[in-house]
Amino acid sequence: MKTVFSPLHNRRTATTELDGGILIAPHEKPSRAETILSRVKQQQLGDVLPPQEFGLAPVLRVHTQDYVDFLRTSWEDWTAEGKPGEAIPAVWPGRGMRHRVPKDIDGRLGYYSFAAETSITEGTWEAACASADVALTAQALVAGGEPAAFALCRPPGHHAHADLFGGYCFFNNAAISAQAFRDQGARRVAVLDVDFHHGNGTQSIFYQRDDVMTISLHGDPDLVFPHFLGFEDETGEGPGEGFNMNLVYPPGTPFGVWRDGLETACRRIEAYQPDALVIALGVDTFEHDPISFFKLTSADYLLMGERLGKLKLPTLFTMEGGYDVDAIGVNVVNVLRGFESAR
Ligand SMILES: NCCCNCCCCCS
Ligand SMILES: [Mg+2]
Ligand SMILES: [Zn+2]
Repeated sequence: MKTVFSPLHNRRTATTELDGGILIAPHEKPSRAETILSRVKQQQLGDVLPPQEFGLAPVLRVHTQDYVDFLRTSWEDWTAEGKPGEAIPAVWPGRGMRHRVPKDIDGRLGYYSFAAETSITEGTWEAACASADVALTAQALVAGGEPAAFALCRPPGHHAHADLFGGYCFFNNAAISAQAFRDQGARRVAVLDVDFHHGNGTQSIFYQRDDVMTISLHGDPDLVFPHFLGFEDETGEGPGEGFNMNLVYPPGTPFGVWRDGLETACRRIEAYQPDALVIALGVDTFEHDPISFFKLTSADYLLMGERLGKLKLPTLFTMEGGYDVDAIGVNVVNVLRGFESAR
């Protein structure tokens, strides 16, 4: 399987993450991508290719122009006001307030985000653009006939809405790729999010559509991020009714239970008969992940990949979460190896 990777992920160098009332070193750090890349090479998974540059057109098929314009100048707008730290949202349009875009950067940071743990810094824009190019390059490989491809994206994307950043995400790489499949002639696309967290951004982007089906398995939002979306009664809206599925699990969930959800998801995908499948691949379902509460082992990722391979669909993997950096390379490549074993 080919991998697409860009060293420009290193432009994403935030040094702060608001957590527990203090600023910690971010969980979403450069060593995540470098460790996965090393494992891909060491395991000889396949060629590693640099991304082509696609520009903003495919990004704007999913994200709004005003959000993209905000992201592009957010760091310079922030520093222009002489702020000493990294750009962190601290005020939001709460219930009963006006949902309009203020002029000031503090107001715009809040308007265009849903969470405060994701600091914007110098280089964030470049890294987010490169991450989208990585996804689109891998998507083009699959659309061009490769049975599968791995987009080693950093920063991740599945929490990003059309005009919201958060959860370490800025551009929704999986959604941008799904839309690219559609724009290139795929009639139906399925996006399956196996990251520990709900793919709230991906769900929201396609929630009223039946041409891109979205499914996510994740920790109970009553207990974990993103807290305010991802419940099982969210099944889609309007034409999209029945084309969103959330499968929610409690603390301590082992693979033996999680795999039943995977089976349900796979059956739903088989019935949907998509022309392409996008897997939002987070491995923060791992038993030792520092911010999650499932109990999957490294060996379980081989079985996860195998089941996904059995779908026999043209498949794009976009890298999402996973924060146990010592194990992330093994776990990610295990999914991809397991996938190939079933093909
Ligand atoms: N105390 C940890 C809070 C983490 N909040 C953001 C989680 C984003 C996961 C991205 S896959
Ligand atoms: Mg998920
Ligand atoms: Zn996650």
